Amino acid sequence: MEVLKPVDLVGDKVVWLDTRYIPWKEVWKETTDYKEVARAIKDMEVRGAPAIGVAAAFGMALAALHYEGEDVEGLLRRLREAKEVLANTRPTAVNLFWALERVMKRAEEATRSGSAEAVREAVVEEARKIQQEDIESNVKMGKIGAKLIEDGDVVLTHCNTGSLATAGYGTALGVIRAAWEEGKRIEVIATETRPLDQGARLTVWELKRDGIPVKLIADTMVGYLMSKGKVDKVFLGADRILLSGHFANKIGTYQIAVLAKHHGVPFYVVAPTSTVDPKITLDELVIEERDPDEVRRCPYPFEKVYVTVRDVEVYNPAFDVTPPELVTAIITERGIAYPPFYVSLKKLLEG
Ligand SMILES: CSC[C@@H](O)[C@@H](O)C(=O)COP(=O)(O)O
Repeated sequence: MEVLKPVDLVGDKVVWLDTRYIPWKEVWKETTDYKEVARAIKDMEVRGAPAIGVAAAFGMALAALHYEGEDVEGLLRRLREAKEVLANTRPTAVNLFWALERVMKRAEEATRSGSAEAVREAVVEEARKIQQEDIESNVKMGKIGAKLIEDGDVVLTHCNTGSLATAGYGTALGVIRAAWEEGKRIEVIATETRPLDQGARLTVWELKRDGIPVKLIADTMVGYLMSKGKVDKVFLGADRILLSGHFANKIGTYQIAVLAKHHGVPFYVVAPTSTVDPKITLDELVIEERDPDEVRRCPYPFEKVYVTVRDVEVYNPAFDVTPPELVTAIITERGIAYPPFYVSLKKLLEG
């Protein structure tokens, strides 16, 4: 099974796959400038909660590696500037902020050595560690979650949670991949995920490459298929999970959860513990609003084609929030959390 690293640090450059072109072509880009990494996150060339965390960490590595000077204070100032620019890209997925905090903390600790070189090394090492941990937690979640999938299951997934959303194997797609590798004959139903079609473009592309049977549906078809008994389980990802069990994920998740509850379909969330945010409450959760033209037009690279009247007013929230009573369980690399989530998630975070 081929696993892509959608973003990587190669020498003194960040290299990434521009996912906006998938499935039409594989366009790889590179830069030595952390501001360009921030732009790539904002424009969703690199996307998916864990992947933008890794990209942000590598952005910090670029800021350190390309700081010309040997004064530790100057380097720290540059890192703080970079952190600000990288944080100001997308507000909802917590992994981004979690990764930036981690790298900054490590840089501050390394200043004790008094050498800029030691700070640079520490920043690069921490960023690589974040990537490596993400790859490892994908594999662990896959093994843990695959136990919940039975031979013959039809699994519905939403958005993209695979190699193009993480540092490697995938979160929900990692579970699906692991079940398939264990020999379970499963079938996946992928929602197209309007307006940017991450399901139709990215998830279908990844599953086809792996030879895992997949059927694509429009987002409007979920209720009908569930009412006909065509979906056995739902597995999808998360961008931020609160201790209450409320979680933000790609727009459309909430309606799938309501339908799953109504039809008695188990609904599983798969995310690393870095996606759990113990610090904020529901009122503080920021849902990203994106360019209205994303709804009026086709996704990139066909963005010149409008599907509606050009000046129609639109809503374009990129995420929605699903309440805990609709969630069967949350699968993390440290184990499975069952309701009540404020107890089970807390335990996993402490462990
Ligand atoms: C594995 S990340 C969580 C996903 O389910 C999904 O919401 C996501 O990838 C975020 O989408 P994005 O394409 O970055 O807007």
